[in-house]
Amino acid sequence: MFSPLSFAIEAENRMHLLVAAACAAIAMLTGLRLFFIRRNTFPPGPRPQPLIGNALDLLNMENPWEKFTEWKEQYGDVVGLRALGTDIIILNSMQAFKDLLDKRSSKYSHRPVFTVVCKLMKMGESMPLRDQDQEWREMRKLSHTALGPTPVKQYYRMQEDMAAIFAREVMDDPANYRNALRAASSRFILSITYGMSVRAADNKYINHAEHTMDIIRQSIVLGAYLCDLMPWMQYLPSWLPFQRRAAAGRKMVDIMITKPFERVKQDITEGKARPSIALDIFSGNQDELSQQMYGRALWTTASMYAAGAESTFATILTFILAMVLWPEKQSRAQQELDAVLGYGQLPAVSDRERLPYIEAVMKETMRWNPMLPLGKISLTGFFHSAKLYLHLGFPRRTSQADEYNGLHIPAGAIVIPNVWAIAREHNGVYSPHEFHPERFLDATSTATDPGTWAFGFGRRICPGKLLGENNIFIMMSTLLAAFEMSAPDEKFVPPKFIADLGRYASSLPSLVLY
Ligand code: HEM
Repeated sequence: MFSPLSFAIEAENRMHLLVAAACAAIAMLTGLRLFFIRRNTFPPGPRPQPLIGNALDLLNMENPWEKFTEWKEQYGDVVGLRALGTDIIILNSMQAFKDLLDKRSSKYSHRPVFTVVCKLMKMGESMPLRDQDQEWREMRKLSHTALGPTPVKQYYRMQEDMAAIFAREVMDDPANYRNALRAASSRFILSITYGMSVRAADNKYINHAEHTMDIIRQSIVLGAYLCDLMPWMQYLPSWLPFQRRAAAGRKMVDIMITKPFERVKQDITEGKARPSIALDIFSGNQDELSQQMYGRALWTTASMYAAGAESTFATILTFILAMVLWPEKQSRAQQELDAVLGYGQLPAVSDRERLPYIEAVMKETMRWNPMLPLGKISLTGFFHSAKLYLHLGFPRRTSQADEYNGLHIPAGAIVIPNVWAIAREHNGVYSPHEFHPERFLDATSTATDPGTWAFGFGRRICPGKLLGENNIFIMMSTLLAAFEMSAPDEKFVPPKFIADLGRYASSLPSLVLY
């Protein structure tokens, strides 16, 4: 029987249904539109394969930095890839670095997460691998206080002494200079961060730290552990082999970060602490070294060691190779030293301003083969060459989605500044493949100073830039003052990767007294 009330209820229900259906349709259409807009505005790049995306493109690369630079010609300054469920954005120009990593630093300053290293081994608490959170900001503050223009001056003398000790070690055992250089680079940083003696007495710390850093380097390859691709695996039982390996790594990391720091504390109590970054941190906070402050100071100093030692080692190896391959540049640098300081004189850090050619050699070394901290780690396992970081800027992860020049950059994307593309730009008459310090002295050259890109960008820029530059200056100029660097014989084949220099006897250049 017809009832006006039931008719009204039915009509209202229908109306609700219609409204709900319309809302669902609008939401779906909006979603689809967004999906297509995003798909169409995702940065251009090589065509992805169904399911695996660009994984094969990445896998088949001999030198990814060169391929990425070729893609710049094909696709532009911003290239997009998708692999194993991850969006990867490659930046290929200074403009893109500045626009995104400097000006929009707040969105581009997280780091990619490697579950095993960052979570299980705890390295995610270190400054270089930490996301930009409050704790990271506090660490940056501590490092700026310790490594600013005035505090770095107190390390000049220590840097000069260490360079002289290194030269002495090379003189005593020239065939073993690669190992001497590795130890010297670590000692530099250990002495500066923890005030340890510059003599070989502290080798036990160096050996432990080197071993720990090797484990981290091998593990910071996404795909090295299935757990990095499936982070829920971190909660699996501790007896599984990957958990046991991670636990062993974590123990080593604990020793690496706490032992030297504890020693500084003891030295302070006994009144024999030498100047160091750790001492500066302690001195400023003695009254309130809370648990949190203690952890922060511990990780700040350990981060400096982890980031600073490898970069010095790798840059000096590059320099030795360049000097061997371009002996005329070596002679010109030595002539400058002899003219300004006098033959047989070792340089001081404060001589930097008086040695413009050597300053240009430093810049050219960083341009010719850009080096980065943790020199041999790779972004992903599917880059089978584990040398990726030698040439690509330290990657970032976006914290939010962004639009850039009409392109959509998704949240959570890995962003790689490909500094190789800048390093190998043509600069007027100077070939980008050759070693010409002159490109930084010649007013007509268009070369971009590596000081503006080799140390990173925006909020994440290397806090050890000043100290690092002084380190490499004093090591290079001391080597030039004391040695002639040359190929062992005419069959010398330069190594493909700088890190391999001298690893095999056949690729070891000779260092003889100058
Ligand atoms: C030749 C020497 C060096 C080079 C070329 C270099 C280069 C770099 C680069 C490219 C980054 C990544 C920046 C970014 O993501 O934009 C970085 C980060 C870092 N560097 Fe250096 N560095 C050098 C020496 C040092 C030294 C001597 C120290 C410390 C004493 C140091 C401490 C750090 C730290 C702690 C970070 C991590 C910063 C963060 O993620 O917030 N570096 N460095």
